[in-house]
Parts: sequence; structure tokens; C-alpha cells
Amino acid sequence: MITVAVLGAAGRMGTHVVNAVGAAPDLELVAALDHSDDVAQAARAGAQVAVDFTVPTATEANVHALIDLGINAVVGTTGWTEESLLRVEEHLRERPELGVLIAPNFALSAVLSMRFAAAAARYFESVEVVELHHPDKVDAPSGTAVHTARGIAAARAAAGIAASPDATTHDPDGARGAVIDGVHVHAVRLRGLVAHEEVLLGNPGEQLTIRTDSFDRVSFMPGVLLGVREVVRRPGLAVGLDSYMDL
Ligand SMILES: NC(=O)c1ccc[n+]([C@@H]2O[C@H](COP(=O)([O-])OP(=O)(O)OC[C@H]3O[C@@H](n4cnc5c(N)ncnc54)[C@H](O)[C@@H]3O)[C@@H](O)[C@H]2O)c1
Ligand SMILES: O=C(O)C1=N[C@H](C(=O)O)CCC1
Repeated sequence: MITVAVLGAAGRMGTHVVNAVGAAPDLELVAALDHSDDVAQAARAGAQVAVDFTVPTATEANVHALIDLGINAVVGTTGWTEESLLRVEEHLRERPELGVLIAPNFALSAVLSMRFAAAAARYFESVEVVELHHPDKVDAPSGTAVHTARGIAAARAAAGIAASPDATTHDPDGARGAVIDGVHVHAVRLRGLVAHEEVLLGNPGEQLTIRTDSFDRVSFMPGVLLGVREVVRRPGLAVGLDSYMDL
């Protein structure tokens, strides 16, 4: 039995995680904490793993607190930068027995989309990412889109591919979107959506579209539970659920 605490337990994702952990025969929910609770309660309740679905402004501090408490962490919250990931990696050297998984998206379709996009990136002249989410989301672009763009950019750089062609010289309102490692990323916020992303790859006379749709937050739960089960036997920092999958 793996004992689990949930941070952000009252939120949209946290509520689903509480239910999914509660329904799993090999997991025991020992703490359901939200913003007014002390993270140390997770240790007092005997948690081996804490799942964090909080807010980008809180998640890094939560992870450092969990490491100090000797608790493995599975993190779905977005907002991570190269610098904040490095700080966690550094902190984990003090606790080499602990594992931390930080994954921008736990849905299988999204994990595969990111992999497929990176694999396809070097075969196309142009690439852009469009992410589409519910309007209650506080961050843009999405963590998934940032991770997707970085994977595409790394694959193109490794293959020596030039920047996507773009004649734009006048864009006073930012219509061309954000630029992540040279890849344009566009964010849509629309009532009715949950979490969606399209990667558009273009060549003369052809286009490849890679699309992932999470219509319901249940889509994230198998990946979260996989993370909880695996993190206890995979010390160190892992970024992206694909690192726990045999892809
Ligand atoms: N990785 C994935 O697969 C995935 C999927 C969906 C959402 N997300 C990300 O998860 C995060 C949460 O999304 P959501 O839709 O559940 O948001 P939400 O606003 O519904 O929930 C966040 C919860 O965290 C709580 N909270 C805030 N600060 C806290 C703190 N310091 N300690 C404990 N709890 C705290 C809030 O009170 C709230 O209940 C976002 O960053 C989102 O982008 C990731
Ligand atoms: O609903 C959200 O918020 C989501 N956030 C993640 C992101 O920013 O990529 C994953 C998808 C849902």
C-alpha cells in the first residue's frame, strides 16, 4: 500500500485525484490539503507520496518542503522553468532516496502528442502550436504547450533545421503569439473547453496536424496514478510522464 497526500485537494484536478486515489486498491489517501493547510500535515499523516495540483506560484515551494519532509512528489502544476527545475534537482542531491516527477500533462494522448511532434519536427519547414483551454485557467501559454515547443525546438536544433519562415514585420498587437525557443505558440481560452492542443507542421503542398483533446479531467487520472506508483522506486527528478513509460 502506498500512502498518498493531495495538495490542492479542493481544486478541479485535486478533487479528481482524491477520488482516483481513494478508488485505487493499492493506494491509501492519508491527507487532502489545500491552501490554508501546512504541508507538514502530509508528513504527520504518514504520506510516502504527495500529489501537487496547486498553482504556479506555490508549487515550487511545496516541492522543496516535501523534499525536506522526506516525501516523494508527483507534480502536475504548471509554471516550471529551467531554473526552478534545476533548483529541485540540486535539492534532491541532499535526499538521494527521493523521487520527484513533474509532468505538464498526464493524459496519454497529450504525452504521445508531444513525442510525435518532436519526432516529426525535423521533417517540416514550418511548425506552430495552438493550445486551447477552459477560461478559468490562470497561466498562458499552457505548460503542455511550453513543453511541446521546447521538444520541437530541441529536435529541430539537433537536426540543423532553420527557423520557420515568417515574413511578418508589423505585429503591434502580438497576433503572432508567444515565442518559446523560436516556436510560435497561440493560446485560446473558451468556455466549454477542458484541455486541447494542436501542433501544425507545414511543408510546400502538405500539412501534418497532431491534436490531443482532454474532454474530461478523468483523462489525467491513469497517468497520475502511474506517477504515484512509480515515483517511489525512481529516485531523482523526472520531467514528463514519458520518462516513466516504455515509449
Ligand atoms: N499535468 C496535468 O496533467 C494537468 C492537468 C490539469 C491541470 N494542470 C495544472 O494543475 C494546476 C491546477 O489546476 P486546477 O484546474 O486544478 O486549478 P484549481 O484552481 O481548480 O485548483 C488549485 C487548488 O490549489 C489550491 N492551492 C493554492 N495554493 C495552494 C497551496 N500553497 N497549497 C495547497 N493548495 C493550494 C487552491 O485553493 C485550489 O483549490 C494548474 O497549474 C494546471 O495548469 C495540470
Ligand atoms: O486545465 C489546466 O489548467 C491544464 N493545465 C495543464 C497545462 O497547462 O498544460 C495541462 C492541461 C490542463
